Amino acid sequence: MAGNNRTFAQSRAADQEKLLALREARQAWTRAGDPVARLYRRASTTLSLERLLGIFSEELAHALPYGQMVYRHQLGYQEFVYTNGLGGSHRCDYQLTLEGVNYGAISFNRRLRFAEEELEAIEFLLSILICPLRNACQYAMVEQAALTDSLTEIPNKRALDLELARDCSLDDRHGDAYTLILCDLDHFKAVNDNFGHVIGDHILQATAKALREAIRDGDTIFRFGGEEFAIVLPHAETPAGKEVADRIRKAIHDIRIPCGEHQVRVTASAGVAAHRTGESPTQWLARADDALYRAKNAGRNCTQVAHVVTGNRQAHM
Ligand SMILES: Nc1nc2c(ncn2[C@@H]2O[C@H](COP(=O)(O)OP(=O)(O)OP(=O)(O)O)[C@@H](O)[C@H]2O)c(=O)[nH]1
Repeated sequence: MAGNNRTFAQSRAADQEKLLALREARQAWTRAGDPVARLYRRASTTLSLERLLGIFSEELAHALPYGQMVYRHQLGYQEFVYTNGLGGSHRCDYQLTLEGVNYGAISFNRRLRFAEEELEAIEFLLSILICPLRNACQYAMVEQAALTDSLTEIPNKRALDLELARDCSLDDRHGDAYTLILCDLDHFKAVNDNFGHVIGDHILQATAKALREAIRDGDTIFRFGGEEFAIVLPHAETPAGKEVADRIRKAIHDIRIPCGEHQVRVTASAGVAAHRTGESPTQWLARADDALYRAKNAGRNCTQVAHVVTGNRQAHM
């Protein structure tokens, strides 16, 4: 019995020693001033690629002077680019791979040559970065897939919801102007019925491409529903929105999809609504949808602008 008690007491003491060692290690780790421990610790706190690269550039700057860091990686259909600082004539480049998978290219520039030991330091810190970088790239890909329509490879309805919420709050806080266009292909059911779903799919893909080419940098397109697309224009009021909607409809009308002896063509109707301060995403979307509905009722292949309710009167804005 006494022997058993001793064993128990000994094992408790051993456990406590381990806990103490762990606590000391944790305190040392948290306090650690060296860039390696700090990079390990900070890199494990984020899955954001941008934040991770920001942390890496800060920690690298503690270790050695450099002018500019540039990271590039093709994430799905989008190229992710991170740049900070100013360049110089001396550069070192690294292709980042882990277990045979490419996770992008990173380069460092500065005015002075990099010394051999500095290159070794960069490579060592990159070897710490690579696992968190892989995780962040994979997270970005999953996030992109969740927000992308697989047929047209443009942002989907969920992405539109996020965009509208952001735009409403930016308008409400800073008075930024945003205009929403809803654009719906006309009689698309008949296209599917007459030419088949494969041709229907080609038209949807060609429409996404035509929209992409018809908009400016900064505008965003979304596949909102089956044959319905949404376009968000920052810094634009109703007249500009109407002009873009008409340009988009023309671009869609110019699409030709060969099918046997036929060239399949479609038209589109559009509804335009500029965001009104204080309006929720649902209200904004509803006004654009109402304008689209009126465009369909007006015979299709045309654009209508949204109503704004002012007191007892309705105005078109
Ligand atoms: N090929 C194809 N068709 C789709 C897809 N998503 C939705 N559709 C079709 O789009 C058609 C939409 O039909 P409706 O809602 O009746 O609208 P519409 O025929 O365009 O008529 P209006 O909008 O009133 O001009 C349906 O036949 C859907 O099956 C898709 O991903 N691929």
